[in-house]
Amino acid sequence: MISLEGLTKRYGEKVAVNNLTFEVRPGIVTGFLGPNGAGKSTTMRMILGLDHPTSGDVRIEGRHYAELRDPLKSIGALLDATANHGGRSAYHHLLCLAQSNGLPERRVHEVLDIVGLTAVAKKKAKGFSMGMGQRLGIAAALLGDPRILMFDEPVNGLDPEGIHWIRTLMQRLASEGRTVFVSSHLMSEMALTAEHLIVIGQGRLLSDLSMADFIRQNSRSYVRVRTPERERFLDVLRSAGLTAMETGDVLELDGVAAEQIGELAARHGLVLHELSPQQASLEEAFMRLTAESVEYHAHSGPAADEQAPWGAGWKKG
Ligand SMILES: Nc1ncnc2c1ncn2[C@@H]1O[C@H](COP(=O)(O)OP(=O)(O)OP(=O)(O)O)[C@@H](O)[C@H]1O
Repeated sequence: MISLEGLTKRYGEKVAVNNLTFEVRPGIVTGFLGPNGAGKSTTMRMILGLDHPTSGDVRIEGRHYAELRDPLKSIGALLDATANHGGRSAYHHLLCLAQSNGLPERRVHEVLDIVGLTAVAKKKAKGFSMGMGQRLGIAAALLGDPRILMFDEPVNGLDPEGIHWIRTLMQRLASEGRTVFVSSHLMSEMALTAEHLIVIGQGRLLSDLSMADFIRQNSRSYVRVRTPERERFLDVLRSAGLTAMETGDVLELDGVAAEQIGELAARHGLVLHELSPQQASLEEAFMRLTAESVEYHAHSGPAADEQAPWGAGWKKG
């Protein structure tokens, strides 16, 4: 468990992290989301004692990082996946870490095996591809067999196989009862990986909800209908006190279940070609929640408050 209490970090005038209070629980993968510059990395650095809070507190299983007796056994982290591991081999890099933290050499072999680097363990790490470098960083995080794992953008630059591997690894670590806290800008990936979400914007907590509740609360759900008997269907809807939004040959209905629409259509002998409940994707729910706290807008597209009407361009849930 990681616990933050009023955690705040200022850099001069800039408030990078603003009064954050939340807990990251064991047994699930918790996603950490926020637009660029929201304060995610600063928060993670404070969890690891690499940055000192201006005010507030952060504890790992009840202790400050500096008070942990065996830090690598409590928390393992991958902060900068692109960090150069220097001229040492992957094996020696991990061995040095293990020796300086009182961990057995056996564990180096184990983590090399977990991340799939055994075959290249004697190769110099600075010649590694980005994906291999990331695997090495993850091996280092796993070295102490820690109860808590924290990954900052672990899938950046990885190929689909690497992304799938990291997702499976994180879910396995969580299913073993560990606390897994991960940031990512890849929403589709986060939607598949995390069970719970912490969302921040401009340093402030915007949401602390399960994935399902987050999408539900920050999106509109509706039912999509297509029928060759459009006019008759609209009449039936009207007589039932329902209204539909018409977009091309598709009708969208809010606030009514698909079952209800299907039964209504059947009672009137109406043919339907499509009857499908729709829910926004995590990406759309995230954009909606964070639109006002995005620090840097691109000038090529519309500004956040001029974006297409909410609901336009939704994907099937
Ligand atoms: N050492 C520092 N000195 C001054 N400002 C800083 C420093 N570190 C971070 N900041 C500022 O604090 C804010 C939060 O930065 P941080 O890197 O934590 O955000 P982030 O959510 O991790 O962003 P990204 O998604 O782009 O990695 C940004 O405005 C950043 O410019």
